[in-house]
Amino acid sequence: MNLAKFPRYPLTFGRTPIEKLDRLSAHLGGGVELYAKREDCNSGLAFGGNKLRKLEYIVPDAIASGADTLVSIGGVQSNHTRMVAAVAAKIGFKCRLVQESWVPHEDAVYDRVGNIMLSRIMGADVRLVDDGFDIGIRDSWKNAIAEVEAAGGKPYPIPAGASVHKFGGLGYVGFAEEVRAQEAELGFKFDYIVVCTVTGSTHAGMLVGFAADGRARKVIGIDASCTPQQTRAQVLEIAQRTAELVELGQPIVGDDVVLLEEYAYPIYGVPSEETKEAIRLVGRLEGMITDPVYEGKSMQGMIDLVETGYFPRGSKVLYAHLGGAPALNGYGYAFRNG
Ligand SMILES: Cc1ncc(COP(=O)(O)O)c(CNC2(C(=O)O)CC2)c1O
Repeated sequence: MNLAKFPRYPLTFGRTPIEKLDRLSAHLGGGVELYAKREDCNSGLAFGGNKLRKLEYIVPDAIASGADTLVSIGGVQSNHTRMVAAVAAKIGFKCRLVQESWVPHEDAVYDRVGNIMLSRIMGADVRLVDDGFDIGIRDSWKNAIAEVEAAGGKPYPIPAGASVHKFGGLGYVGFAEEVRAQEAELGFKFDYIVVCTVTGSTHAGMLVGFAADGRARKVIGIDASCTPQQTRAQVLEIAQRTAELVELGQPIVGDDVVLLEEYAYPIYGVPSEETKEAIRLVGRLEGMITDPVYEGKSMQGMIDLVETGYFPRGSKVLYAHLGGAPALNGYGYAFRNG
């Protein structure tokens, strides 16, 4: 596997720490050892998160293209678009963001706080569009690219979550290589890696990276899109393309995509009572903050998998914490009673 041939523009502090979740592990009976890899603490760029690891392999292409404006898309409380805004600020690009109406919300301030507020503060040209959730390529995004060009700008398109971008999977191939180096220092290997999956290139990159040592199917994706068929297909497509790029040397097949659908309910972006309970539990036991859209659902999934015996006794499980906390500011009503 050859990731080193791709240029990487540093946007993160380097290796992210792996911490043992002793109190959560004990609370769940102690039969499974839970750890967290803190991608949520990976950078000084606007509270960080998983998209920065992906953008490190996309920024060199953006700069080489001669573009001057990053154009991307997400929901109103998208973490991805907030990170694109931060990267644009850092590399001296303009930024045009399409924020679609992906989530029915209870909070009157939902479109004025958290991620969208940060993107505005960082100078992005933020446009609200009344189209619903879909992880695919959107007309609103294509229109924004055309409008930037018509106004004399040179757009660089970054799709939702930077996932179906040609280099979208590379960052998380690097994640797997980083985990292997940390395992060598820890003196053991993780039996499972738990990850939240929506647009798919985080999961896809990990799947390719861990396929190198036979662990592709140990990457347990917790779907948070609530459109699992579309997400599953997108993960497979990205993984197969990424495997080619890095010369993995073995095929990626459909069964390599382990995507659990049971925790995404009721719909994308809306936390269930069980999701809110998982957020409270890990907050109160570990002081670790997870969000109601993404990590709260993957945390709910991991807790349920421990409680239902999915992981054999003695398993070591690595939870990938991918960020997302700023969006909590748009969910104050959900936690009005704590
Ligand atoms: C905190 C957090 N955790 C997991 C994910 C899922 O990652 P993928 O999209 O690579 O599957 C996101 C994505 N967020 C999107 C966004 O617009 O913010 C791309 C959907 C995330 O932000």
